[in-house]
Parts: sequence; structure tokens; C-alpha cells
Amino acid sequence: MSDPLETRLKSIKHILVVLSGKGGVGKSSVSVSLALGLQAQGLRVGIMDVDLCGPSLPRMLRLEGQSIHQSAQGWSPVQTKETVSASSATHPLGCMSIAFLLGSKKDSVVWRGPKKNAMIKQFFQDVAWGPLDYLVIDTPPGTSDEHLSLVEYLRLAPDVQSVIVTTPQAVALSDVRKEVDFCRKTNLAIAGVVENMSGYVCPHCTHCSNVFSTGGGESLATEYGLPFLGRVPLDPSYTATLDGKGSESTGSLLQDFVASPLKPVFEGIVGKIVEGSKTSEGDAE
Ligand SMILES: Nc1ncnc2c1ncn2[C@@H]1O[C@H](COP(=O)(O)OP(=O)(O)OP(=O)(O)O)[C@@H](O)[C@H]1O
Ligand code: SF4
Repeated sequence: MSDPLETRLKSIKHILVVLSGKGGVGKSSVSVSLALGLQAQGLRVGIMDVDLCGPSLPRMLRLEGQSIHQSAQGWSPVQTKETVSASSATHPLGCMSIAFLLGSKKDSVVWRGPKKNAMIKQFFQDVAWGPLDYLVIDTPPGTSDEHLSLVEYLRLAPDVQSVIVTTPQAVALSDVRKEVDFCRKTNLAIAGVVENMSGYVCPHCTHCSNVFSTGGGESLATEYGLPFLGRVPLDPSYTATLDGKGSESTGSLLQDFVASPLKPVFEGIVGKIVEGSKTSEGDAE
């Protein structure tokens, strides 16, 4: 009899595990933006939160208060309610987060490692995504029990790669070295490095100033021989988009994303990831 975990994983062509050495560098924002960028290309995309103690995807995806439904196939992911006319997206974005299983959004998860591991396994085994081109996984910062169990369960998946998110400052970069080390020790392939909060976009004139240093993520990628995926500036209008509060908000996250000044930046990053996935598919043949 086939292993239920393996059967589920085989229906997902590519898995992107989004990692960061430190909290607050924009890992969840990048995870959501990658998912939206892939969805805008017409691909079938899911996004999963394994940040069990601090899930932020439901808030960013405007899905707070929703809950998971059980069907004969398993847990149905919660889908974003989008009108997709502003892009070539043809499939809804499905999301799975521990927050959908908690009764109240104020409930917090205080679990030890084994319980977290069991929940992560259940996420992979029980969520009925249907066939997906990409599953984007948002993880907690650093390297914890969640990361180790994730890597362990994903051994059965056809293609798994990490995307490492950092800010350009030296303090964040030293933590990234630990992430690279973790990936190498666990044989997790690295799709590349994203340098987030790289410069500040003026809300008045959209000029981008380098308030802090810039280019640290690219130098680190070069040092380790990793692809550099791109530099994302800190754009206050994008913070508002992710918080669903922008004065220009259309009410649809996907349409707000498509209209955002950061869309071309994420298009470039997604383009490099998709190209890399094709190369790895070619290598596997
Ligand atoms: N490029 C950006 N432009 C504007 N705002 C951003 C950008 N990147 C992140 N933010 C904002 O910064 C805040 C922190 O981002 P986010 O929650 O994605 O970080 P994180 O690394 O996932 O944090 P944690 O690990 O603590 O969950 C959020 O309010 C988010 O909207
Ligand atoms: S970048 Fe230009 S418009 Fe923006 S705050 Fe500075 S001077 Fe003003």
C-alpha cells in the first residue's frame, strides 16, 4: 500500500521553503509575494505556514477568522477570494495555517517539539491541495525543530528548494550563514538569496534611498556560490498592501499586488526561481 505522505507530496511539482536567520526581515512578506507572483503567472499555487507559534499568513492573505473544512479527501485549504481579471491568474491561491485550526485568533500555541512535528506531518499528509505547481512554505526564523521535521518529511517530495531571505545589514547576514550551513548539512538545495528591505522607497516621489547598506545579500550569495534572486526595497505602500490597509486598496490582494511598484521586482525573482526549477527538472530527466 502506498504511503499517504508520499502520495500527497508527489502531487506537488515544486516546494519552496522560505528561510531567514532572523525574525522580522520579511520572510512572510516574501513568501506571500512569491506565491502571488507565481499565481499571477497562471500557475497552481499553495502556501503553508509552519510558523506554528507565530502564523502571519492568514492576516497577510486577508483570511483571518476562517477555518479549515474536512472533506472526504482531507483538509481543504482556505482559498483567497480573488477576482483575477487584473492578471493572467487562473487558479485560486490555497492556504494552510495552524491559525485556521485555532478557535480564536487570540489562542496561542505553546507546544513542545514532538507535538509540533506531529502537526507538521499532518499538514503534509492531510491537506488535500490537489495537483500544485508550487507549494510555498513560510517557516519560523532560525533553524528549529520545525525546520528539521520539515526537511525530514520533504525527503519524499519530487523537488524541494529553499529561498533564503535576509536584510542587507551585517547582523542579519551572519545569521544567514547559519541558514546556508543548515541547508548544506541537511542536503536542502538552495534556489537563492533575496535581499529584502534593501533601500527605502519615498512615499512622495518613489525615489529609492539606501538608508542602510545595500548589496550584502548579493555579496553573501557570491561568497557561497548561490544564485542571487533580487533586491526588494522597503516600500511603505507595500506594508499597507500586506496589512490590507492601503488607501489605494482594491479589496483584492492579488490585484493590489499586480498594481504594486514591487510587482516587477517579484516578477524578476519568480522568473529566476521558475527558470531554476526548469533546470532542475531537466537535470532529473
Ligand atoms: N519590502 C517590504 N516593503 C514594505 N514592507 C515590508 C517589506 N518586507 C516586509 N515588510 C513589512 O515588515 C513587517 C515584517 O515583515 P514579515 O512579517 O514578513 O517578517 P518575518 O521575517 O516573516 O517576521 P517573523 O519571522 O517575525 O514572522 C511586516 O509589517 C511587513 O508588511
Ligand atoms: S526623496 Fe524627495 S520627495 Fe521623498 S522625502 Fe526625500 S526629498 Fe522628499
